[in-house]
Amino acid sequence: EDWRERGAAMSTRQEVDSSGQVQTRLVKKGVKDFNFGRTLGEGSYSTVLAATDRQNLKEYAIKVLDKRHIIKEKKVKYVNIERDTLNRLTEHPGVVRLYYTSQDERSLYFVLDLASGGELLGVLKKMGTFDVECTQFYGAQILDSVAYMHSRGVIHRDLKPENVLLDRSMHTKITDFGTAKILPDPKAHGAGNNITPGSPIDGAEEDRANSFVGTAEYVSPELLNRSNACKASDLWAFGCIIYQLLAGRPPFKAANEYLTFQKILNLEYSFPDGFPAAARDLVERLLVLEPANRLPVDHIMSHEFFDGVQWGKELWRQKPPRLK
Ligand SMILES: Nc1ncnc2c1ncn2[C@@H]1O[C@H](COP(=O)(O)OP(=O)(O)OP(=O)(O)O)[C@@H](O)[C@H]1O
Ligand SMILES: O=C(O)[C@@H]1CCC(=O)N(CCc2ccc(Cl)cc2)[C@H]1c1ccccc1Cl
Repeated sequence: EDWRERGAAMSTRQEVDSSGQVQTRLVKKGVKDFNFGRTLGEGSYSTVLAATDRQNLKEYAIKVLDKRHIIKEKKVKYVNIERDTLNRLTEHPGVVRLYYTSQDERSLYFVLDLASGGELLGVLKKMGTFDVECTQFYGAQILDSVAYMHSRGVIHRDLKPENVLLDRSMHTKITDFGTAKILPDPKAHGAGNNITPGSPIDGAEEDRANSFVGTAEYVSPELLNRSNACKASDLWAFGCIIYQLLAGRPPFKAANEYLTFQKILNLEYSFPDGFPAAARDLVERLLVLEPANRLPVDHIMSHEFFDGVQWGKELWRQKPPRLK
């Protein structure tokens, strides 16, 4: 894509050079090229603001991080992981796109897609539960996005309704990649490498990268058993999300994290009366303790619960079902 495509990231500036010639120079935009609007939300290390590009009037979400705070809290690694994962996931409508990064002496800026519809969690809380049609649609969009991430060697590791944002047309945009894991690129090490997929180069990195555990209600058994996250860990979380959309609560929830972990490890959950049969069958094939025995993405897509869903581009063009 030429720089016009990256219009969001570049702008031109007329400058007179030493011979008096007017030169058009491509300059990377700074945050001063934006009008900042309302605060969209706050994270532990970040504030997200709505912003309008003064030149093309496009709206963005700009995530602002305070450098001192990041350094003090030892989160520099997460900032770099978020940048690296977002830079790898630029070709899918279901993932928040990073247009570019910027910084000044105090702050770091991520210029992102604006998801003005808020979090899926908020919508679910307002509705109580989703009907089958809405669960099918939103489940399909989340699965399509997870399939894309995995195809790019990224494991999200913290999938949950809070991290599924909605854009102005109520289509999903997955966010929060600071705790994601990038699988080493098998091709990068040449043929016959002795690196099995999913195992990073050195043990130290392995331990650090794996010390992260997601959010209690969605964390997979293998992460609790001190083994590595794998793509199937995201599918466990996906199973929890499908259950939660239809039941109005996650399958594993107890008075505290320890008791929640116990329920997960003992696969202690049950379906409310009236839980749709096809959805129950799907959830039962995802909430499986052994990651290798969970339904893989392509089998989920062809599962009876998603009968009638048009995968691919059509899924992202159609009007979402009205949330009733
Ligand atoms: N691209 C976006 N568009 C609209 N709102 C967003 C966007 N990204 C984040 N937000 C909102 O801003 C808030 C802060 O998000 P951010 O990712 O900075 O922190 P967080 O991940 O929610 O918190 P923590 O860092 O503690 O996990 C969230 O409530 C989120 O809903
Ligand atoms: O990767 C990038 O896009 C640049 C590359 C150049 C650069 O210096 N940075 C900032 C690196 C950084 C990370 C954390 C802190 Cl606390 C300070 C600086 C990176 C950066 C800039 C803005 C926002 C995020 C990042 Cl990682």
